[in-house]
Amino acid sequence: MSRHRNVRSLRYSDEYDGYDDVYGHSVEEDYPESPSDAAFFYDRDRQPQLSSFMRSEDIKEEDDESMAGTGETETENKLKQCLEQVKAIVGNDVADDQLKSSIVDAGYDVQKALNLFYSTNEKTDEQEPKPQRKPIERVRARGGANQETPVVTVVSTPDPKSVVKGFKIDDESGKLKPSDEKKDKCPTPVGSRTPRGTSPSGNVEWTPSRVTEPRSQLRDGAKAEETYKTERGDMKEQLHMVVTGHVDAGKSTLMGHVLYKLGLVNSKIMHKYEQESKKLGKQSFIYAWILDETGEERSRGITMDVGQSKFETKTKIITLLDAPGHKDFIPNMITGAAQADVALLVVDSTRGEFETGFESGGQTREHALLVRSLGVSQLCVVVNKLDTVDWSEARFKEICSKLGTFLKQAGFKEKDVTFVPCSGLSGENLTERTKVPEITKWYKGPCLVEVIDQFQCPTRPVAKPLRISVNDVFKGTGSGFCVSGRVETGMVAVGDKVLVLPQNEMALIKAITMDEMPSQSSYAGDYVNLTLANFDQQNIAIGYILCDPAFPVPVTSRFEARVVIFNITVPITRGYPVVLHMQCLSEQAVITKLTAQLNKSTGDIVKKKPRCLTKNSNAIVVIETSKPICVELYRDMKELGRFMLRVGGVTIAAGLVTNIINSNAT
Ligand SMILES: Nc1nc2c(ncn2[C@@H]2O[C@H](COP(=O)(O)OP(=O)(O)OP(=O)(O)O)[C@@H](O)[C@H]2O)c(=O)[nH]1
Repeated sequence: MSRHRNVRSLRYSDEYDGYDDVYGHSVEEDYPESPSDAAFFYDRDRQPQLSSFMRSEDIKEEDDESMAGTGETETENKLKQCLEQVKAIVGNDVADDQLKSSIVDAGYDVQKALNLFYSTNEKTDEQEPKPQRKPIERVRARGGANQETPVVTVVSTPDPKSVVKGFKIDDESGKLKPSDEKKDKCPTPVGSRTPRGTSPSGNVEWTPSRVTEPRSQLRDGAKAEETYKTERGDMKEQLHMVVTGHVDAGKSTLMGHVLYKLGLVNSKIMHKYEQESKKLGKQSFIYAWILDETGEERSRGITMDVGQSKFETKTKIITLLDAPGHKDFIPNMITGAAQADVALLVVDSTRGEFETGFESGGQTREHALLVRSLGVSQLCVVVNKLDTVDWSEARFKEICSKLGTFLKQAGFKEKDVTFVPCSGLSGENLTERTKVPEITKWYKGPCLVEVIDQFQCPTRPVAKPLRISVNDVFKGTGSGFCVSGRVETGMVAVGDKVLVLPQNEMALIKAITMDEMPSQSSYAGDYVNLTLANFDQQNIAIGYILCDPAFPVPVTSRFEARVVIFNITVPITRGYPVVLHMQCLSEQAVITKLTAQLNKSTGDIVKKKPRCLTKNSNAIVVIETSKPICVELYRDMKELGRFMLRVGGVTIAAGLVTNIINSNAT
């Protein structure tokens, strides 16, 4: 294959399946600002009282135990009874004496004693164990999360031949291949900091001699599929679902309430949250606290990091990723979306609020574009907070129509988008179909959990070579350090040696955990924590790829791509600085060449070497990143062949890698 592809003869319909012709159109013009009459604006203070949404039996306290016949005094009995009730809520970790004094001071009133206890114990949430969160002491190894301000740099393009030792660029395919002199060998670990010949303290011994025969080299795709079927064949399908939407759309409340209704949060915890949220004057956030676990998230009333949990539907196990809605935390949202197979887009139907999220700069549009650009094609739009508009059918239809048009233009197929009316706070239409007459008179469709159950599980590319995109690096609880990430393709097992690119060093997989449970292997589609051995933690960063040493991922700092430009205000010219997001990677980059402008429908070239690219156009461009990165051709491996470009916190384009350019080529 020649390095410079003839764009004229490209058959885009073959290469870009799933990409809508008009992907990325903006419909800003079609939907001017909504009526912003102040009277219609959503006001959090005007929300219904939480108590009206919570049935007394929902949050029940433990039954009294009879103390008759014990021979103790009445006061002692009272104290004992109260103590038991208080302990049932605060747990057994707190000393009895401390609780007893609160009970006595509160005049033996359990409720007051709890309030008193919580007010005198300013224990922050961070100090408490967090049941669902990922491991401790995270280390953001590379500032991927906040590289939103592009810096214009003169890009020096290192030669991948020298960057990746032990490999050479294949002139035919443009891909990295093990170099001839090491044909019979797997590349040995070459990084200067990689300890060699030393045995890690873990249970698997790794010696340089074993490196020459990596297990993964012996693994063939068909076998991987076979083991996958044997191991997972009887299990429910697993789906990762990201919950997105404008800030305060009610994402955490909605999903927290779903978890509660599914019986995954016990009533003691709910009682504790009720007390604590009341204390902070944030009682309406009680369900959101199930997913917003940190003290700062709770006191500010916003999600900052991706909250994780799990639940089961009739046919699926869902890993829930609750993304932050605030635009300051978009990089965290991208991290969540990069792991997702499917997405919920939550919109607030309150008058004025939907419009704020949907207009330019609102996160409804941004999130929809981001999830689509990251490869998510199935979406459920949750038309939330319908209680604030008296379950109005007209409002539901208005939102469906506006969003439907936009989503189609953003690249979602109509058949892959479902709209569900809900109220996350009241719990209507979440886990069972609503019986509220105001809704049933116009809506007879499925409830939210039913829609989630109907999502199609994407085919897992288990037979392809291993690729794991690293999205976090952190110290584990034992020896070694951990990385977390998604297995994009292939499979990995404990004892495998993997090549870490673009660092180009080998590492040993010492342990695998999934959902905090140890596992011997994991497959495409899994989100895993890996303990690495014989590798220096300094040499790995967010956005790096762990791959099969026999089939390394291409590394380059220059590639050609087909891009769709969104609703930009400043036209793109040569030398335009951007931030490139690819899975969890974010890297500064420059658009160095405008190769051709394309017809949006046919993909034909309408102009060669255009001087600039304006909004809603399609084009072939060359992009140079400031450092070498791992990329794949979209047609080979969609997972690592798509990216988005952002400037100043706004997504300006999405693209597909069409040619990986050898930096010496032009
Ligand atoms: N009336 C009403 N209020 C709701 C509903 N769902 C959520 N809220 C309120 O909306 C506010 C924001 O809810 P959250 O769940 O924190 O919203 P979020 O989308 O998770 O917020 P971020 O993650 O920070 O973007 C809270 O005060 C909730 O009580 C609903 O269905 N009806």
